[in-house]
Amino acid sequence: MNEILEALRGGLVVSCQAYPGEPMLDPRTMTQIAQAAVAGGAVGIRGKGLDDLRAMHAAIDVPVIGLVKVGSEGVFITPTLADCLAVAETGAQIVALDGTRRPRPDGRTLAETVAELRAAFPDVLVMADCGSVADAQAAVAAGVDVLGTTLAGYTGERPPTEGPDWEVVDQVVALGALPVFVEGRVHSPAQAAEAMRRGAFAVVVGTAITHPTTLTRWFADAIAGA
Ligand SMILES: CC(=O)N[C@H](C=O)[C@@H](O)[C@H](O)[C@H](O)COP(=O)(O)O
Repeated sequence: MNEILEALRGGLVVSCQAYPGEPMLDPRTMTQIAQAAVAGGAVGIRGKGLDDLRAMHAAIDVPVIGLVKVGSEGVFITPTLADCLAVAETGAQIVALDGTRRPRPDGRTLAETVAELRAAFPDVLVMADCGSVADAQAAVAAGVDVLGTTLAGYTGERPPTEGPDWEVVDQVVALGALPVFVEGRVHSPAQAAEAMRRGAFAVVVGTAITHPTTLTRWFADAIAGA
């Protein structure tokens, strides 16, 4: 198997992302968070935005899964071929893109996007962020390298679950087609371990490790409701 994937097998990938208007939206800050995650045992980092990805690539030795977000509705994770090429240009070893069956804003199919990205960056791996098993099946046919459950609960196809969408996890793992990265609302070490037991190749955790505003709100709400 590809050496980048081997480095991620059975491990924890930490997603380090801040959003517009947030105090931590700064490449240096996100890179430091990523370095702290690696020190704690992360075998890979998932990052967003070209500036963050360039800074992470320069400072971090583990594989980086890169993406850009364009808006927050519809197809917004690395939506176009141009976005994919820009992410690959930063040195990210894996490009994460929208892996749903929805029409893409540049009119290309997922298969065309993957093929053109590969033609330009033969060594880059492609992670399809899927919202359902039907998305995952289509993404396999489109030639991606990795399936993510990232968008389960975010595309309207399925209701958002409280924690990970285990039904989608089980269905995508059962395809037996490609490595499955379980991502999306993994909020505890127990859930991360459960993902591995259910056949994940790797687990991606974001909010529960790297988004202090949400973590603080969890505690503040619990105290307010006590
Ligand atoms: C749906 C969407 O936009 N997901 C994004 C994808 O990169 C991020 O906002 C998430 O933080 C990431 O997927 C990790 O998930 P969680 O933060 O739930 O551990």
